[in-house]
This record gives sequence, structure tokens and C-alpha cells, in this order.
Amino acid sequence: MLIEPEAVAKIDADCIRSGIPGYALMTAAGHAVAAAALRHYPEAERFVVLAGPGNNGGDGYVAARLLAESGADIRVFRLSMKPPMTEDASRAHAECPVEGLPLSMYCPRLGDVVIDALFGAGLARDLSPEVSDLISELERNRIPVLSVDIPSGICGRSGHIRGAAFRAERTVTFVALKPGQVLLPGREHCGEVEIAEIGVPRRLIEQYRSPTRINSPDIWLDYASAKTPSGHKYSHGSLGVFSGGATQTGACRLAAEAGLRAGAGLVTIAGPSEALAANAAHLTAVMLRQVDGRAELDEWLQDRRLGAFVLGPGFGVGEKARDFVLALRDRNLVLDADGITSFRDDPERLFEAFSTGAPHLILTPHDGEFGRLFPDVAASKEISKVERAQAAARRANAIIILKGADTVIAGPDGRCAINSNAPPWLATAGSGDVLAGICGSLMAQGFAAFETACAAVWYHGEAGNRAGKGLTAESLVSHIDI
Ligand SMILES: NC(=O)C1=CN([C@@H]2O[C@H](COP(=O)(O)OP(=O)(O)OC[C@H]3O[C@@H](n4cnc5c(N)ncnc54)[C@H](O)[C@@H]3O)[C@@H](O)[C@H]2O)[C@H](O)CC1
Ligand SMILES: [K+]
Repeated sequence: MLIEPEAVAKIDADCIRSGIPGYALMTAAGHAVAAAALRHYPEAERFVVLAGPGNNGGDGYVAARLLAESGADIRVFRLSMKPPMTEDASRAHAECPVEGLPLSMYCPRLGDVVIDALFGAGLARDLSPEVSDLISELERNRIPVLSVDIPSGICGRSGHIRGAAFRAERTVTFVALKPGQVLLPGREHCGEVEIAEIGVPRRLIEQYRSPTRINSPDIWLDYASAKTPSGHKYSHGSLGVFSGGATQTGACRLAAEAGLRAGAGLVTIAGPSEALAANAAHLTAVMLRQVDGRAELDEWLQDRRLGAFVLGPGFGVGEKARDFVLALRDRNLVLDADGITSFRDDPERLFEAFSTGAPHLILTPHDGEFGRLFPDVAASKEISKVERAQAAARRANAIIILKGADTVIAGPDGRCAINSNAPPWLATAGSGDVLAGICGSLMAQGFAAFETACAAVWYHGEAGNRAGKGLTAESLVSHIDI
């Protein structure tokens, strides 16, 4: 479960209305931070709490008090020497036996462990040069940082860096993860994340559950393939994959093989006559069909058992792609690579074609392709990757798989998932073709489009983990296991 940073203050207010004082939450938060500091840094020579003006700083003062009580050497440096901005933080400050010095007086030294309690959910603007210089100094001296709630400088909504951000070794967060801890670059700045229970009742948290989730199998379990041992191959789903010309056939074969591995009963590559020989020489279980132009395509489409199509990998950019896509407007379609780029000059033509009915188009852009279809959305830098994918999904009435190390899947109804199981070595040539094939396969097997996309991205990541570091697109296919 994820919660948005805006929900933190609302959860606190609900707790207070339920008779749970804010200071009790802050005390629990400070306990969790102090315990993590002692548990993970037994060798620390001194703990240095950097305290901000709000409740994040309040958590820091509580942790400082507890660490002092445990006998640790502890220093506190304050961003502002004015009284803290909230009642709870003021109380935590008043009860802290360690005198706070101005931040400018802190000289990092070897053996320090920094507890970053400058800003959390309330980060509202870029960090000041003073803080960003200190961050650089800590990095230069390799001083370990434990962040309270989220590394200061990381936006909890988007994962973007506001001017600069601490690079924490560990982060102790409260109640639930925030999107900015799963999206890049925020995720990398958090280090190991621990979620601490601070006594907020589950019923209150549930009310503020974000429609954005971390991608995991519970999203699609209801749609798990209904295969039976007696099932006919067509009942397992029939997938069509379009091939490009004679010199560009590898990509469609990767998608087709992946579709077969992902469980489709039948996979057919449809390609122009010039590509038949190249494809035939490499295929065994995948079928082959000649489709040169629109007339042959229309004839093939008479076969209503074809449950989904993949168009794009190696297809070539141009009018033929646009024409084929429009012919597929009432079918389940995964549009990837060249298929996406073909609509760069007139994206509305694509959106219009798929504008009605339940979403049955899956678009799988990386950032560059995304910018071709949604240039205005891509250009607005403040909005998060989640918000970008959601805006695009609404406009296109499609499921968007916005690829990257933090792939985001969004549907036109606002549902969204952030993927986090992909290893770095998955970013290799042909990897996207494999993903498109898995998507097509699952749609052909009867998965709904959003669930298809979530499942495909996740299984693709799992296959990457199993294939290991030396992964090629071919070995990736052989590790698909659904
Ligand atoms: N339910 C919970 O999860 C609990 C979380 N706790 C902690 O509370 C903080 C959020 O506290 P809040 O006071 O809302 O915000 P911050 O402390 O992050 O910042 C507040 C303060 O800072 C000013 N500000 C924002 N950005 C900047 C900047 N770049 N430079 C200078 N000043 C800035 C802003 O105007 C605000 O006034 C949460 O993260 C947890 O750590 C509770 O303690 C327990 C319940
Ligand atoms: K922080």
C-alpha cells in the first residue's frame, strides 16, 4: 500500500479526533528512529541529528533524547534557531536534553552517523544552498545518513529531487511507503527502507490508501489464466504478432516466442512476403502467415479467435503501421516501438480510434516514445511519472506502460502501479519486444488490459532476475515462467 504525503497531515488529524494525540505518534516515530540507529550503527562514535522546523524535526528531537538516554554521544544541529513551527515539535524540542546548535556549526567527522530530520512530508520547496553544500560534504566524507521518513530534498509525491537531496543508507518511514520512495530517483536516495508502525489504526490508513500501488501479483490474481487440462489450444489464447521487412524480423520473433512462453496457445507471425523466408528459417512452434497489405490483413482478421495483437517491434515507421493499427481498432492491441512512433505527427488519430469501449489498447513507450505521443505531458517537469502516465492513459483511453527502471502502469480510470522488481540488466536490446509479447499473450488469454500490463511487467522483471546478469533477450524469453 502507498499513501500520498498530503495524506500524512490528514491521518494525524483523524488520529487526534480519535483520541490519539499527535505527540504520541511523534514519540513512536522518534523511538523507531532511535532504535534503528542503535541497531544498525553499533560502531557509531557519535550520532548527529539535523533538525528541521516542522514535525520531521520533532521526530529528530525525540530520537536525540532517546539516544542521549541510551548513553550515546549525540549532537543536535538546527536548521533554524527559531522555535519549531508546530506544538508537537516544540514539545519534542523542549524535552530534548541536548542543546541544539546552528547547522552552520556542524563539521562532519569520521565516525559520525547523521540522522537527517530536516524535512519529511512537508517539503515544499528546494533545499537551500547551505543544506545542499552540507549534503555534498557528507557525501565527500562518506558519512552514513539515516533519514527520518524520507531523505530531505526528495519529494514524497514524485520522487524528484528538490535542488539537492540526502543520499541515505537507510530510511525509517512511518505508516506506509510514499510514491516518492518507489519512483526514481527517490528510491535510490532512500537506501534500505523500514516502515515503522507508530500506532495509527489500520481503518484510518485505509481511508487514505493511494490509488497508486506497488506492482505485485495481488493486482491480477482474479484474472489468473483459467486454463484446464482439457483446454483446446484456442481456449488458451491466440496471439498475432506483426513482422517488419526482411532485414528487421528479429524483434517480432522475440515478441512471438515470449508470447508462447507466457502461455498463449497459438502464436502467429504475420509478415510481408519478403520476410517470410527469414522468419520461417527461425521458427518452429510459432506459426507464420503472409500479410502484405490491408486486404490480406482484413481477411486474417475474419478469424475472431485471434484474441490480441502486437504491432511495433521491428515493424517500421509509416503509413502502413498507421493503416494496420486503424484496422485493429476494435481488437486487443499492444502497440510498441515503431507502432508508437508512427503516430508522432498525429497522435489524436490513434486516440480517436481507440476512444470507445473498455480500454483494449496497451501502449508501451519508454520516455522518448512517450514524448512523441504526449509532448505536452512529457514537457511538464513538475508532475510525477505516475501523473504523466495517468494523464496519458486518460487521453488515449489506453493502458500506458511507461518504461524505465521504475516502470509505471496506468489506466484511464486512474488506477496505477509502480513496478519495482526489475533488475538493472533488464535494460538490454530486445527486452521491450519480450515485454510486448508477454502483454499480447496475457490479453489473448483473457486478462483485462490493466491487469495484463501489471502482470506482464512483473513477470518480465521476474524473468530478468532469473536470467541473471549476463541476460540477453533470448535468455530472457527462456526464463519467462507464468
Ligand atoms: N502520520 C505520520 O506519518 C506522522 C509523521 N510525522 C512526521 O511529520 C513529518 C511531516 O511534518 P510537517 O511538519 O508536516 O513537515 P516537515 O517537517 O517536513 O516540514 C515542515 C516545514 O518546513 C518548511 N519547509 C518545507 N520545505 C522547505 C525548504 N526547502 N526549506 C525551508 N523550509 C522548508 C515548511 O514550510 C513547513 O513549515 C513527517 O515527515 C514525519 O517525519 C509525525 O511526527 C508523526 C506522525
Ligand atoms: K528527512
